[in-house]
Amino acid sequence: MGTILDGKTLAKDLKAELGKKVADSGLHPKLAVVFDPENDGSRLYVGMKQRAAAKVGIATQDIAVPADVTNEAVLKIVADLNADDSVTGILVQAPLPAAVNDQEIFSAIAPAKDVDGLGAYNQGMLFGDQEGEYAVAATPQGVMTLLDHYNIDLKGKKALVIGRSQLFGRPMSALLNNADATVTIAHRYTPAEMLAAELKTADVVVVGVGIPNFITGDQIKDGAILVDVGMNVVDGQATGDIDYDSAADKASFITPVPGGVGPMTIATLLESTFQAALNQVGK
Ligand SMILES: NC(=O)C1=CN([C@@H]2O[C@H](COP(=O)(O)OP(=O)(O)OC[C@H]3O[C@@H](n4cnc5c(N)ncnc54)[C@H](OP(=O)(O)O)[C@@H]3O)[C@@H](O)[C@H]2O)C=CC1
Ligand SMILES: Nc1nc(=O)c2c([nH]1)NC[C@@H]1CN(c3ccc(C(=O)N[C@@H](CCC(=O)O)C(=O)O)cc3)C=[N+]21
Repeated sequence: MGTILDGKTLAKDLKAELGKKVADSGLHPKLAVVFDPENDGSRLYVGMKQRAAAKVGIATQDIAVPADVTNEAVLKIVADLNADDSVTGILVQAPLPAAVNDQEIFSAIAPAKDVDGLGAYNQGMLFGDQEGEYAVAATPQGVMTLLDHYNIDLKGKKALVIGRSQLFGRPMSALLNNADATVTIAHRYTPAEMLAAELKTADVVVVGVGIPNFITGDQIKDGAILVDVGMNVVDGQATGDIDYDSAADKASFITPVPGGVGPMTIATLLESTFQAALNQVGK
């Protein structure tokens, strides 16, 4: 049985520390959250983010967009938030309604307020492994913080990222590359035999595709480090992309779902929101 990477406890500790820092700073960070209220996942996760923000002293402002919203209308919302000095951070919860090009919207956020790091500027800084203060996508950054907390050194390891979204796979692969792992990215068009061969040899597997129990214990190398980003609802229960029971026996470390990556995403978003507010006053 591998060691459980307990994101829930670490996230709780990080949020407690952050709450003190926010209080001591005298700043009043405010996060604007643009989301689709008809998307069940968005409603749930946005609600969790807002409650967590309130607990650490970060105010939030909800902007629920209607189902028939246009791309232009969302660009206008973002432009107004960019210009509003009381708003220190902007989060666009994906996915927005069908007519909206999420990536175009992410890139319209002023880089200094792009606390989820999904815009072209911040993603470019990450892919270039540039020096300086810039926000990195909360989920992959949260994964890195969790691995680091358990003293997992990625240098020289063979890492496999399954999924290549802007939100997760692409920034995850950049972070692992920047940490000197040798990174493979798999996606929908990766042939099953190729994926199987990669899984058999990977030291670290990070999966986020949105298919319950996509990865099973028999597919992985003995002692692999497994990180499950998947967030599926099966019979009303949060379920990951890894078949936990079969995989936990073979892994050296494994994240549970719930209680692994999800809470780290939220804690990281809040940390990035505070950091953005500090940067904006030159602290
Ligand atoms: N815990 C957390 O904090 C978070 C959890 N999530 C969860 O992670 C999962 C992925 O989210 P997200 O990245 O936003 O989703 P997307 O739908 O944007 O991306 C899914 C990715 O999985 C790939 N994929 C789909 N089917 C397969 C397959 N059979 N084999 C290999 N790759 C496949 C797709 O490939 P292609 O590019 O070729 O289409 C795509 O790159 C979801 O379950 C989501 O709920 C997401 C963000 C945060
Ligand atoms: N711009 C943007 N940034 C995101 O970070 C983003 C997004 N859009 N769109 C959707 C995904 C999904 N996401 C989750 C965050 C926390 C949990 C989480 O805390 N989950 C709990 C379980 C929740 C439950 O029980 O249902 C856990 O894993 O323990 C899940 C999913 C962020 N996302």
